[in-house]
Amino acid sequence: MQFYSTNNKDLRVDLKEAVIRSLPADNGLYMPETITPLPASFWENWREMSLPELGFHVAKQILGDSIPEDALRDIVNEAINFDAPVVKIAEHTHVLELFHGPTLAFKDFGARFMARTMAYLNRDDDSMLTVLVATSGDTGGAVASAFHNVEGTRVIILYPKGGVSDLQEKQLTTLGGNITALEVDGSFDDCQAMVKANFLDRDLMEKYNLTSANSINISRLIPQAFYYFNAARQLEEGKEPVFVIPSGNFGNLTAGLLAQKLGLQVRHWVAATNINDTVPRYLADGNYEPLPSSPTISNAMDVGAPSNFARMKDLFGDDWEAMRENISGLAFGDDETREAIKAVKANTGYTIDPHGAVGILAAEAWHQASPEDECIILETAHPSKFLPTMEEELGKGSVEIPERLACLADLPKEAHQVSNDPKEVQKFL
Ligand SMILES: N[C@@H](CCOP(=O)(O)O)C(=O)O
Repeated sequence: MQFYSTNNKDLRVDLKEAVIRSLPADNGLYMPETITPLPASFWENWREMSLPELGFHVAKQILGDSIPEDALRDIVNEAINFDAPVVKIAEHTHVLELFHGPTLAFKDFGARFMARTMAYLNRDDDSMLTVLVATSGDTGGAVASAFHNVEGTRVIILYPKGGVSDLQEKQLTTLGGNITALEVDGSFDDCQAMVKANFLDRDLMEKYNLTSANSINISRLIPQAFYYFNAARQLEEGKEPVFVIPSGNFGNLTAGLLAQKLGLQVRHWVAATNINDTVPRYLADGNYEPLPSSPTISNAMDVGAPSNFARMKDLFGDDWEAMRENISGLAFGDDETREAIKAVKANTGYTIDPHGAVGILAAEAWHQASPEDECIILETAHPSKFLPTMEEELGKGSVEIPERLACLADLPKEAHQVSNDPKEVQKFL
């Protein structure tokens, strides 16, 4: 399989270049040159497959022969060693729980698959790989966990000062070893711009063997496609889901679109954002005007310039009408989100985190016009990652903290304070 740049379809690179170099020099994003629907033999028994088996077929269909079957099977089996159940919380309303991995967020799918794919692609190369990653909350922890103590790699995580929850911060700043955290005096968009600026300096990229673990890297998106298949098959046969996706950088929604291109039947996509609503505004009027991000209680979605928008545009041939026929965008503020956390608990008994609560609001809005549709809301992270907000709304002790997160609470944070100048990163390379 070859990959092209969204800025130049004539530029073609192989999987190793696309994954290890992450970004084309023209500042586009890599996309697979073809995405062919899965064959009839897959659909005959996809409902009975284990999640890793399903993942293997999806990854194979996207990657072709870029990774031999045995190696690809091992990557998927080792990476996806946790479940993604769908929980029905009300009539026509389901929650896809993506927080059963080691860091309690959907990012574990992408980060664990990526770490193993990179190790495979780099197996004959003994130069140190430097992973740069910007996070607004969950990516950093997942990447730190996936690459911690992996020989031949070091990770530099940039996060906005005061822009992630306390426990998310502990996930990034307590592992030590090959993981370095930079606490940036700026927003997530600054962190993302700092990472990109260093990537676009090709000398630097080659000298330090830089790679990205954000969803600009195509290898992050492939395993995120797995759980759309896994969720859809948990509905009654013949029902096509409306996927409601709490969105920040739009990697999750883009992975869903890849799943659809592979033949998954989806009725509609709903992109749910907090007040950082660049994509809902674009869907409303066709003008793409990123604004500086504002802090919210659903901090992982505090993104002003979503990096995967370039891929979304590419998938719809830069046709705004076509995109809005398939994707609706809805944005909600913190007050409504807080009310939704309480209402979901009171009406269904389910504890939903602030990101999932934004999704619930969007699903409710969707149901106003189409009450019979089966909405599947992606619950992107475990509520305990946002403890203060959850306890403000549901009361102290209302959320159980899984041991793998609770054990970080008293560990000392180790982070370097830096300004939002991209050159700051170079001090740590
Ligand atoms: N929501 C993210 C921001 C980074 O997005 P990514 O999907 O491109 O890694 C986070 O939690 O850090």
